[in-house]
Amino acid sequence: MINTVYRLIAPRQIRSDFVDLTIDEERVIIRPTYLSICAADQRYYTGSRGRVVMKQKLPMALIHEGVGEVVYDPKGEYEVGTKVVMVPNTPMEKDDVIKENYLRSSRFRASGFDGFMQNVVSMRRDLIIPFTLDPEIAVLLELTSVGMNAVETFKKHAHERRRTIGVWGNGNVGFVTALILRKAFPDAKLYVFGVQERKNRYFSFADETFLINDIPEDLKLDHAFECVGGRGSEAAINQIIDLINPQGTINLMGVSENPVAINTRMVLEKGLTLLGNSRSNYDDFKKSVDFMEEYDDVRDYLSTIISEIVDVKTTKDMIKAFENDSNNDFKTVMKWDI
Ligand SMILES: NC(=O)C1=CN([C@@H]2O[C@H](COP(=O)(O)OP(=O)(O)OC[C@H]3O[C@@H](n4cnc5c(N)ncnc54)[C@H](OP(=O)(O)O)[C@@H]3O)[C@@H](O)[C@H]2O)C=CC1
Ligand SMILES: O=C(CO)[C@H](O)[C@H](O)COP(=O)(O)O
Ligand SMILES: [Zn+2]
Repeated sequence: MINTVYRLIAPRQIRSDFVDLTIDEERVIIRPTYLSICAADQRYYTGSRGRVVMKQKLPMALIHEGVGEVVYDPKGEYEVGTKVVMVPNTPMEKDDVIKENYLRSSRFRASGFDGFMQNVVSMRRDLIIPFTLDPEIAVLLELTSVGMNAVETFKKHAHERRRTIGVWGNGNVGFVTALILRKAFPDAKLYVFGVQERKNRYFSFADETFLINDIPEDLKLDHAFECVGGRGSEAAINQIIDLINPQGTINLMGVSENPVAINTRMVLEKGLTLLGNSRSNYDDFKKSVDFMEEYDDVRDYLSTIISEIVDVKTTKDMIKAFENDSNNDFKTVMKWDI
């Protein structure tokens, strides 16, 4: 069977390629229904990854955040029409100690191989999870799973005093991470730090929000999450180092193109722990499905960060979604009508 894959071939250029679809007993064929754009996709789309990386990775279909419906299961385990979320991290080996999303051998959709911008996607059966949620919200499962991965790591590694937790970055990653923290630590004081008051207002579930240039002098934190990335990372991490209490953990989540200069002298003096957090695995997705299915208010809050839904029928619509995304405060979702 022939499939159509919509690949980025150069910055802002998408081409439809016809490719053979892999069908075997261990795969299920999924028709994507909703896809959302991540900052990582935008970096490829605009070419900001730099010439060498772009040369190595393109042509490649973008998008690693997606839900869809089963169109064909050779084993008949899933009924046609079953709604599923697709896990983009693709492990190639088993390891009893190291989590799949950190194994160097794992492959990741829309980073190492084609993402979900396809007519149908041939998914390994161990990388799909059925859900009963509204797919318009469920499309945020990958983003949620990334927050879940980070919060689970935090629970394992951070010391037990968790009275005040700060989240730097009032965008998508900051939002889901803060929301998960709110439910996991209802008694903690949860503070969010951003640049624009307009975006801070979305975080109504936090105890307080602050602008980074207007923080009370006596404010201190037990632990913090950095959800900024890019050029803002450096200022955010150093501000956290200044405000955090001794032996706190700094949970790094933002992706930066360039090395970040941080105040290691104070990391040493305060005995801080810096924890790296990237991507997520099947278990994080499963926990995210349960999290969204359990809490009505979580679904309501998540719906507020969908800035725009673009109906996508042509490659022109795909371009429109990516272009609009750069002006949207939060998520741009593509209703995949191809
Ligand atoms: N670790 C992982 O697995 C994942 C990492 N990421 C990465 O996380 C980062 C954030 O992604 P996303 O939330 O989608 O991006 P957003 O742009 O939505 O969020 C970043 C936010 O940080 C704010 N900001 C900028 N500078 C500072 C600062 N010094 N202190 C506090 N806040 C600041 C920005 O404000 P303003 O808009 O006003 O500039 C913006 O609201 C990206 O680098 C992305 O690639 C994304 C997904 C998964
Ligand atoms: O968004 C992400 C996960 O949700 C990661 O940031 C993304 O995987 C980074 O990929 P790349 O190395 O290709 O920028
Ligand atoms: Zn992402």
